[in-house]
Amino acid sequence: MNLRGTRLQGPVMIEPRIFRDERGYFLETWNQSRSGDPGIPSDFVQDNLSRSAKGVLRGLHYQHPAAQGKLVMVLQGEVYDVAVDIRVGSPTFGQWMGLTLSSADHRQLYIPPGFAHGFVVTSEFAVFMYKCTNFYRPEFEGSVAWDDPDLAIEWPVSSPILAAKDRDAPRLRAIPPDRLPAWPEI
Ligand SMILES: Cc1cn([C@H]2C[C@H](O)[C@@H](COP(=O)(O)OP(=O)(O)O[C@H]3O[C@@H](C)C(=O)[C@@H](O)[C@H]3O)O2)c(=O)[nH]c1=O
Repeated sequence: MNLRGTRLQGPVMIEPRIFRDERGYFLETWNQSRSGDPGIPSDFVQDNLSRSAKGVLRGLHYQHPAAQGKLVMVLQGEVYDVAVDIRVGSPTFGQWMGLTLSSADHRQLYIPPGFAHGFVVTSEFAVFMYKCTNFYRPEFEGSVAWDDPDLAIEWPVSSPILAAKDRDAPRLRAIPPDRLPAWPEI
């Protein structure tokens, strides 16, 4: 397994070791001893799974308070996955990083608490799975506009399929700072 930093401090890309043989392949999607690895916690409390059609964009989502760290992976298909630093006071506040995750390469991304997260499906459909370090708290949920011009995220899809809540999401600059996570307390 390889761990690689990304262009933002915090998110970590993980390349699991894949064992291939005549039957197919095997990999560990999570192992608690990884908590010894830099930047990866062990206290995951919830696993989520979603399936989405091509062109669906989910995000950009965050929770505050009760922020969630997320270990994300694709079980089938391919997505472009994005994390945005929304920690008020962070030197990289408002910056984003993105990478392709697919069932072909089995790469994973760990996104720490304090980042907004979203992905768009670039294959016919995608089955997406993620582990969370905090429970889902709908009352603390927030969305940032996927197409916020200040963020200028280079999505590979120009007219995605969105949920109503994501279509109506505010720009990051319109969200009062006290409704966002604070750096470095988070
Ligand atoms: C996220 C979540 C949703 N739900 C329910 C609420 C709702 O009725 C239904 C669908 O929820 P959503 O529309 O919020 O699902 P979705 O748009 O897939 O939300 C997810 O998007 C990605 C990008 C993330 O990073 C996640 O943290 C999460 O916010 O599932 C839960 O019961 N538990 C959960 O943890």
